[in-house]
Amino acid sequence: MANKKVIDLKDIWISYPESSNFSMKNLLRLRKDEVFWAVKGLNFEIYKGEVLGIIGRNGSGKSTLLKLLSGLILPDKGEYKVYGKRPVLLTLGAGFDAELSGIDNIYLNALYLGHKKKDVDRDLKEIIEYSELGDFVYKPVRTYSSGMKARLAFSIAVTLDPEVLLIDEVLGVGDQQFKDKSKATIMDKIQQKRTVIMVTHSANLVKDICDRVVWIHKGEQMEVGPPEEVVPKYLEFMKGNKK
Ligand SMILES: Nc1ncnc2c1ncn2[C@@H]1O[C@H](COP(=O)(O)OP(=O)(O)OP(=O)(O)O)[C@@H](O)[C@H]1O
Repeated sequence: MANKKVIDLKDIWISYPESSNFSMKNLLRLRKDEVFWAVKGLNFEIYKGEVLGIIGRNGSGKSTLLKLLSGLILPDKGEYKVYGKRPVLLTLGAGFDAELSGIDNIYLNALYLGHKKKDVDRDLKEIIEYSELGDFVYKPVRTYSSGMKARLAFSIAVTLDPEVLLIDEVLGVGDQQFKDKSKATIMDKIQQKRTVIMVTHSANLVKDICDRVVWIHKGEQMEVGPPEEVVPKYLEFMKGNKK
């Protein structure tokens, strides 16, 4: 691919402290290994304008990888480079302050994402309209349902138009009508040749919209390549690996 590289991962390893992983299976394993490695040696690049899918069974390390890509965590080992602006996780809303109103949180999140106040002033109406929160935007975020919070986070991220979009099963945000709208918006971004990195369990979605796929299993990189090569191998593997 002749395109510009926007992200580079070289031999990335990510662990969680043993005390924070309470499952019995992991505790038994941790006694031997001391730390739990959620991501073990990922190596791939992401290019401008491509749609990259990340697939893998539950617990394979996909969300951990997204946390790294969005700058929430650092790798324990390896080299992670972003060329240009930091990627933005669409459904995050991690920076919401529950006591502040939706509007105040729009400013808070947008500034955190590196936008200027005057840009938010300009886009505020659009963000509010997109979120469909109505008068709730004046109320504290603690009064919102989880779907409403997700809608607000999605609206902020999508309206402010980041260079690299990170999507964590986003098509599950809100009710059916909002799901359809968010899907249409993402398809629009894809048409505009934005870089999109998408975690999903849907092999069909990957086949339909991704240019390349990274398949992770138990933190390890199994395959990277075009969906027509990787997805059949993944599905075949899953048939024999139901656990
Ligand atoms: N905060 C944490 N502390 C300890 N272990 C964690 C933490 N978050 C995730 N893990 C463990 O790391 C591994 C990878 O988890 P991760 O959430 O990245 O997987 P995933 O592929 O996104 O799973 P899913 O498809 O179920 O969302 C799992 O074994 C999980 O139990």
